[in-house]
Amino acid sequence: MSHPNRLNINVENLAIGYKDRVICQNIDLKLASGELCAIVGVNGVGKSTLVRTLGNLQPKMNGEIQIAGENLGAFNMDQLAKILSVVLTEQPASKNLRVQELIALGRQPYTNWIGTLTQEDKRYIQTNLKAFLLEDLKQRKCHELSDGQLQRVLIARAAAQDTPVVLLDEPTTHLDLYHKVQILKMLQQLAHQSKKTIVFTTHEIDLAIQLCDKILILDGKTNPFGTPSDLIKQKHFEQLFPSDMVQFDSSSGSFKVKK
Ligand SMILES: Nc1ncnc2c1ncn2[C@@H]1O[C@H](COP(=O)(O)OP(=O)(O)OP(=O)(O)O)[C@@H](O)[C@H]1O
Repeated sequence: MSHPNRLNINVENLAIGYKDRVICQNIDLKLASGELCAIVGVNGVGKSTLVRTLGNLQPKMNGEIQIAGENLGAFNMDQLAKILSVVLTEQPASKNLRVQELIALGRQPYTNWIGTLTQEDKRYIQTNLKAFLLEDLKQRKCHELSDGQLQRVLIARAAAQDTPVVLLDEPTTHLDLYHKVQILKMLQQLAHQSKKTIVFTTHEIDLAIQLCDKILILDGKTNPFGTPSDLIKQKHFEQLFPSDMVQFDSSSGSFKVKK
C-alpha cells in the first residue's frame, strides 16, 4: 500500500499530555510519503508521549492530527491497523514466539479470523526476513536474540504490516554505533524505497542529522521542524542543551564536549 507524494502526516497546533496536564504544545508536523523523520529533544520533554499520541494509543489534549488524509479519530481499529504501525520500546509480550511467527503477526490486519496466511502474506514475510537480514534467525525464539536483532524483527513486523505510516519509539536504544547506523539505514531504505512515512524518537541527533529527511526538535516551546540543514542554518540545535557542557558545531553538524 504505497501512495507516492501524499501528505501522510499532518499535525497542527497539537498539545499532548496526561489527564488535564499538558506537557508539550504548539507541535506542527507535515510529512509526505517516503520521508524519514526523527523526533529529538531532552529527556522528559514528551517524545514518547508524542509517538503514543500519533499512534492513537493515548488521546491528544488539543489540535489536529491527520493521518493519510483523515482525522486520526475517524478510523476504527481495523482501519487503523492498515494505516499505521507502532513499534514501542517495551519488549513484546510474545517474546516466546519464533522470529518468523512474530513477523507473521504483522499480517494480522489482512488475515481471516483464524489467521490463515495467503501466498501474498507469506511473500511479505519472506521479503522482510530477507530485507532485515533475518533469514538465518527465522526459527530462533525472540527471547534468544540480541537487542539489535530483536529491533530488526520488530521493524520487519511493522514492514510486513505494510502501512503507509510507521512510528517507532527509540529504535536504537542499547545498540552499538554500528548497529544504530544499521537500523537507521534500514528505516531510511524502507521510507525511500517503499514510500512510507517513518517517524522515530531518538537521542542520536548526529545520526538523525545525517540520515533523516526531516527533524522535529521538541523543545516544549516552538518545536522547530524542518530539514536538518535548515534547522542547522537557523541555529536551532545550539539551543537544545544548556551550553555549559556541550556545544553544537554547525560546520560538522555534531555536538562537541565543552572542555
Ligand atoms: N503515564 C504517564 N502519566 C503521567 N505522566 C507521564 C506518563 N508517562 C510519562 N509522563 C510524563 O510526561 C513527560 C514526558 O515523558 P516522555 O516519556 O514522553 O518523555 P521523553 O521525551 O520520551 O523522555 P526520554 O527522552 O527520557 O525517553 C514526563 O514529564 C513524564 O514524567
